[in-house]
Amino acid sequence: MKNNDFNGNYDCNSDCNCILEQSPSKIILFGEHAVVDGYPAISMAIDLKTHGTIKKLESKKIKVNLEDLNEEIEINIETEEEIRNFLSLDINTIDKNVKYVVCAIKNTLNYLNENTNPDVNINDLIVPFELTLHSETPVSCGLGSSASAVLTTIKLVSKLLGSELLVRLLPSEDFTSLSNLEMAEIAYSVEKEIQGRASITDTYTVSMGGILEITNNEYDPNNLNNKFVEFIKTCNFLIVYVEERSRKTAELVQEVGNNSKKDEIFSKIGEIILKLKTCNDKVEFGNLMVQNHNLLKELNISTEKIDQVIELGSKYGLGAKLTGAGGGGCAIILLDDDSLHKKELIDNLKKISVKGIFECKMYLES
Ligand SMILES: Nc1ncnc2c1ncn2[C@@H]1O[C@H](COP(=O)(O)OP(=O)(O)O)[C@@H](O)[C@H]1O
Ligand SMILES: C[C@@](O)(CCOP(=O)(O)O)CC(=O)O
Ligand SMILES: [Mg+2]
Repeated sequence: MKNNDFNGNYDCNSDCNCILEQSPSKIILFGEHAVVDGYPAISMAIDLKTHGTIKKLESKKIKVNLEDLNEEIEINIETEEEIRNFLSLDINTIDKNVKYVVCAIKNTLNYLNENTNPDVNINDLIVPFELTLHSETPVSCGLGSSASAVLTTIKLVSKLLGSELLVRLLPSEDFTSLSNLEMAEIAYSVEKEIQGRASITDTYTVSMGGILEITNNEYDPNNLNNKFVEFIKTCNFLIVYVEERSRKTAELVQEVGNNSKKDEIFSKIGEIILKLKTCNDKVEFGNLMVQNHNLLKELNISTEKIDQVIELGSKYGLGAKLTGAGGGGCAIILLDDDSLHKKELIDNLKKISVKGIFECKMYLES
């Protein structure tokens, strides 16, 4: 990534014929972990973005620059054998830091290969490229940085190959860019392949934007009634990056999956969401957030410092809960309309040295 205007808009130098893409992150308002077992979850895309560029290379390789992780990877695609080896790569054999983006490239190439005219030779389909990512979202803290990085990668790879196919191989009506639903599905295949246990919440929220309810691990835009969505849009959330996580999402989701109390706790979280969907009162909404948090505490995925933030959020705001897989990471606080309370809250959060405080807006796909 060459330069940026410090407004979250990243660009390459003018002489670079890059394709630029970006994706939001997300907060889970209610239902994390329970949603993996089919219970409902309510999530919202937020305007912390992962930016990416992609450009064609002359040399027969795929070059990946992950600026936030200070990682660079090169994949040779000189021969058909090297291409096929990459497309059939066992993702759990590579370094854990790069596996989400590498898996996103692999799964996108496989999807395009399976859904493009069979006459297209694989050596023609897989063009060499250099892909670079940079994110505004703190990595691995419960805001869906994995889903955001994966979606940006899928958008970049499919857009480059699409433009190439349009130019070289197929009449335009044969290849259209992937739909948000197709990209969400590919992204979910990545999180599932890496994590074993995963719901579609992060990947569909980041791909579709707005506010979603996921139930039975399915996305239905009609799940949420407009009145409830309009009410959530009146809510102001403070996102607090409390502390670095001790474990990755994959480990946390496995841990919860092995917890003997999970079914009883998930059922109670499901009851909270049933109450929530007829809620149009911020005090009640905040209380339900704390109830959801206390159930997540029983799953041993909160921490002492997160609980301190939840107390501050309840004292100076209307309620709070951890968001995402837990084990540290982020909490969300529902603010009241009193700016003095907000100032006191932020002053007290700074006193306990939280890692970051974000005031984000809901992100809507254009
Ligand atoms: N900006 C990024 N660039 C490259 N990979 C990323 C980026 N952000 C996240 N990732 C990948 O996602 C992993 C974190 O995913 P996860 O543990 O699910 O945390 P989160 O709660 O942020 O989704 C990182 O270890 C890395 O592999
Ligand atoms: C814990 C879970 O419900 C959300 C994980 O979110 P994140 O990766 O911590 O941002 C897992 C899932 O839904 O796949
Ligand atoms: Mg994740």
